[in-house]
Amino acid sequence: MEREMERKKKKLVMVGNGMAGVRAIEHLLKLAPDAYEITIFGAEPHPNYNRIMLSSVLAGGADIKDIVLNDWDWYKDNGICLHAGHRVERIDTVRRTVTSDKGLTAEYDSLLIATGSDAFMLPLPGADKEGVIGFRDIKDCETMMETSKKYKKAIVIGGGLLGLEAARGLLNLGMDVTVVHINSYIMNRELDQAAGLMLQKELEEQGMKFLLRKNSSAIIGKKRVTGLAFTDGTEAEADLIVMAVGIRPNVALGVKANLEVKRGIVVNDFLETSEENIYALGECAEHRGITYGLVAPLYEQGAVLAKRLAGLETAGYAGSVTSTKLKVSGVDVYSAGRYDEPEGSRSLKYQDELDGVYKKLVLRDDKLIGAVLFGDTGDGAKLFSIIKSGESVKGREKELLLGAPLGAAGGSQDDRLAAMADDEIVCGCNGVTKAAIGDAVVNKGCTSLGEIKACTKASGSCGGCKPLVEGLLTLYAGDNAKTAVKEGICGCTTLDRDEIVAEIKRMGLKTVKETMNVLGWSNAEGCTKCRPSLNYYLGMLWPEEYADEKESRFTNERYHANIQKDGTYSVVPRIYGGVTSPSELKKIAEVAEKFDVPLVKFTGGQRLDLLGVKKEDLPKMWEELDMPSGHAYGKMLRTVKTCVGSTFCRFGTQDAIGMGIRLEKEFERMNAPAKVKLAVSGCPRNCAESTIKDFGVVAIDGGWELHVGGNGGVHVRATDLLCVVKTEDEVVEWAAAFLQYYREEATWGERTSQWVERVGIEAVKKGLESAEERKALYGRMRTTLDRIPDPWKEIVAEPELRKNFEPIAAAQTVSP
Ligand SMILES: Cc1cc2nc3c(=O)[nH]c(=O)nc-3n(C[C@H](O)[C@H](O)[C@H](O)COP(=O)(O)OP(=O)(O)OC[C@H]3O[C@@H](n4cnc5c(N)ncnc54)[C@H](O)[C@@H]3O)c2cc1C
Ligand SMILES: NC(=O)c1ccc[n+]([C@@H]2O[C@H](COP(=O)([O-])OP(=O)(O)OC[C@H]3O[C@@H](n4cnc5c(N)ncnc54)[C@H](O)[C@@H]3O)[C@@H](O)[C@H]2O)c1
Ligand code: SF4
Ligand code: FES
Repeated sequence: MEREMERKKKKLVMVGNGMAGVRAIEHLLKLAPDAYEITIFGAEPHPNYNRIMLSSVLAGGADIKDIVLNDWDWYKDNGICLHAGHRVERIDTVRRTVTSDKGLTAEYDSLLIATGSDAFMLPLPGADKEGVIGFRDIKDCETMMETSKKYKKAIVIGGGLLGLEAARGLLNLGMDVTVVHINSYIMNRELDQAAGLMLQKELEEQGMKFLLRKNSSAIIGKKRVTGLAFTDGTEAEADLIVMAVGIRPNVALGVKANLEVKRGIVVNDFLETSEENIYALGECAEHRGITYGLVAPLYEQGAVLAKRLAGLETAGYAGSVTSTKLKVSGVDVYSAGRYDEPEGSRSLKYQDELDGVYKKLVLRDDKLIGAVLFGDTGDGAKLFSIIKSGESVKGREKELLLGAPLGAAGGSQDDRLAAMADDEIVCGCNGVTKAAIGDAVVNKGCTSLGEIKACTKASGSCGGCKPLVEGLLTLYAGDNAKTAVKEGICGCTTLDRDEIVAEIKRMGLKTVKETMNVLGWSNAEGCTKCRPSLNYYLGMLWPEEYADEKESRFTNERYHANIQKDGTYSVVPRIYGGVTSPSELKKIAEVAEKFDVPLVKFTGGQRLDLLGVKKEDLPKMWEELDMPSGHAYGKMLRTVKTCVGSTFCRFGTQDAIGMGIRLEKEFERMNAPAKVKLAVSGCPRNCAESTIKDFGVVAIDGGWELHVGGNGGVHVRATDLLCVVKTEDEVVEWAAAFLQYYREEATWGERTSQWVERVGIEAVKKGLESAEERKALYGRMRTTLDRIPDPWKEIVAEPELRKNFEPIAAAQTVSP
């Protein structure tokens, strides 16, 4: 009887054992488990694995064994015959058979071609030399890992998603990596120029080198590659060349079988090719003129095809809008839809070079059609859902650009998750909505990330949505959530901020390198998120012995100046309390004239900003100014803004200027988890805007109100009242205690507004209520401040340090 049943089953053969094809088979098995006798041919000698995660394997974040999606048993358990390591070479459409390179033939009733793509290899002279590879499969990944053990210099040709992920992985493997890109900025297929340049800067901070506008002409070397030549006559050395210049759909079988083939194998909305009973899907298929290179659309195709094969009614596949995210730890980049502002569109942009945030929305006819996010990609899923829905965003454009304000409903991550619409897509790769995750937790009893993944597939592909899925798990499951729903501070570690600080203290760790080693960082070199934060935590915990690691700081903090859009810098001398004198002004004017400073401007914090300064002029200017640094660049005390107070104003009740100058002198040079701004107003009219500052002082009759946790930036937040004190000494003592408490408790990168919002003002008050503890905090603040020198005094006096400001010769190319 069983045999009878088997005989009745139709034969489905699939060529290609990759991500798209196997996902379609999974759907089919759910819809019609007994409809087909399934045979799969796969050219690679592996079961189906997550190709996307090869980037993580290369970067040291996962093992090959961790990325298997369907293990050998899965095929057995589902009655599938898998021929792994068999490349199909021929389709006989008359006999309805396929034959592999190893001579194995299989008959089909229905044939599914899911052969994916190959890496496009530039046809350069010498491209067949040893050490020239693409990045597509496990073998390429293993070759790169092996090569890094023997060789040092790697070139990646192509600064797209794949090239940058390959380059990051090779850096982690200890190689010296240069990305050669043909365009004027990287990721030009996903980003506009502004975001591309910010990304390049960030990756340069991580140690990646770039050669832009370079067209390769030949691979140099005898048997093995030794370099790359360019059409402009220059060359660069290389022991390994990885080509990441795009992909080519694998259509050879289709061509041989006389199917209609253009760039890909042409299919209709039901994934049918030009030949009856032959289907194609995935990267090898061309639908409505488009071939895709990301999994989300391929999975959508799979869902339609599975229904078709199961004989169920289904709407056809209508094409997809895609979104991408770069999987390089420490860099948040998101792009969706039309980033390129097509004709008839308008765009809205926000750029904050200080915090490294850039956002762009592209609109057409009141609809959102594209988005680019850099530095803050939290709204990516929401914007993508809006793009896909095609809904009108009239009147909401700016709110969408800037995100929800802190403090208002929707400010915290939990609030944001709660406010998400049910149909908002949480996992872009697998098209899983918030409602589907809610259903998995509430109705299907999932209590861990793994269970949600098994149930919905969310987080099972690129993993980029993991934090959102974990957040929703906590939201829906509350205390029933099994996982430690905790995020490491970055992709290099699973430890969160508190665990790291506790371990540094407990084990007496003293350097960034030692901390990363001992605490088992997955990436030995760390990234731009963890290195500066560890540098901060170590300095905060061991103020007397820790030597600041300049290389763990961002450019602005390394050069003690703010880098501007055009690559020049700014000079902001410290002017205590915003009070200056004619002689000081004369000196500043003379220096500005002497060095041809193109722009002199008052900052929002009442200081003078000399803008457009060349890097090499910085030490000379500071030498001539002979004034302390205004620290207008780093995560430090910036300014103390003051009003004229009782000295001149008829409403003033206290000396706001004197108080402001005292506070600025007390805390200048203070580093912190994020920038810190203070203000002192002489009466409740609050002309210095004290109630949107990190620490704001407002004079009242007979005393001072002390306000904390304000912010006047993107996420405007009014302060909370901390306390009221009587004397100036008390103001200083409370300010020191509050700021040191923030230094010790907050997460690196967290403004006081976010920290106070997160822990609550009552917890802050409680932490500072004991006079003894306030004194101790003040003591620790002084110990720290007494050891921090003025950076420019040091640089001006030290010839070795001055050398860092000399112009750098364009490196990496040698003339023939
Ligand atoms: C390093 C890397 C990172 C990526 N990261 C992302 C990402 O973050 N997000 C994203 O959405 N996408 C990403 N992608 C792209 C994604 O992996 C692909 O879109 C997806 O794998 C395509 O699925 P597919 O089944 O069409 O092709 P594949 O997964 O390539 O599968 C095709 C399979 O068919 C086999 N095959 C080919 N010809 C034959 C034949 N004649 N006989 C037998 N077998 C054959 C191939 O060997 C291969 O195993 C990444 C790709 C790479 C390489
Ligand atoms: N995070 C992700 O989503 C992710 C990661 C890796 C790969 N992928 C996918 O894998 C596929 C392959 O990625 P890719 O980056 O190779 O393809 P791509 O086409 O996206 O990018 C190739 C880049 O190489 C550049 N280029 C082309 N010719 C060049 C030349 N001669 N010299 C120097 N640069 C040149 C192009 O300007 C382009 O920016 C894509 O479909 C991509 O979407 C996605
Ligand atoms: S805050 Fe009060 S004291 Fe200061 S300038 Fe305004 S009105 Fe005068
Ligand atoms: S967004 Fe890629 S796995 Fe969810």
